[in-house]
Amino acid sequence: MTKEFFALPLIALFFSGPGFCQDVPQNKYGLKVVANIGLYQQQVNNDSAKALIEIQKEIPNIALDIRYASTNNFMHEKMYNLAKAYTRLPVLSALKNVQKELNEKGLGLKIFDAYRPYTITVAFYEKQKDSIFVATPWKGSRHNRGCAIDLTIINLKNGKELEMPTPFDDFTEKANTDYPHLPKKVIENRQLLKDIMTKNGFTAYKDEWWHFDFNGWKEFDVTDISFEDLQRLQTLN
Ligand SMILES: C[C@@H](N)C(=O)N[C@H](C)C(=O)O
Ligand SMILES: [Zn+2]
Repeated sequence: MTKEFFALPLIALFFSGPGFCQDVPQNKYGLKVVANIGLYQQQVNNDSAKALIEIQKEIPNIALDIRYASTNNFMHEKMYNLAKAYTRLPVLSALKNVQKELNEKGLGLKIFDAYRPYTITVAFYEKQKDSIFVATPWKGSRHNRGCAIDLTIINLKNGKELEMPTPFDDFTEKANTDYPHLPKKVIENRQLLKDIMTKNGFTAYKDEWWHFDFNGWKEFDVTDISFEDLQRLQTLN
């Protein structure tokens, strides 16, 4: 076990005492980023909605294909060490409702990405340099706030994805939510995803059929805590 493993509980404890209130520091772009575990833990202690929760622990039948934990992504590089999906507590509740509704139809969700540490967004932008398909380092992504989800729908009988306009992270106009030149069934599938997500508190991102922002995202800071640290905190709590 590493020194960091032993240091983490102490750091978390030190910053999380009652009434302890630290400002969120700004980075070189003037963006407020929660980049230390103590500050994150303090925010969670003050408001449990801020907790980043592992989605599969709470929705066990949700499917995951965490592309950035593999090389099967637009970076062609493994960006995460753990194939996990974390999100904030109210986002998790909304997803539970979506999954319940889909399950009643013999369908379910498959997640490609959820909370994404800010450092990863910066790396994406350095490669892609495109503010439509990738968030900029000066704004950060709603994924960094634990409030965006990239996902699709699967058929529970065979685990297969419903046919959608493009594969995940196809950065072309075909990914637009209103791209019209598609078979009727594909348009219906895209509409089903959009309808069920919007009904449950999300807004569709018009350039990417798979991306949805939780409507309360402004309440949550851009965060840069690694999955490994979230996992360690989980074992402490
Ligand atoms: C990179 C892609 N999956 C994505 O999430 N894009 C949006 C715009 C983002 O980076 O927030
Ligand atoms: Zn996304």
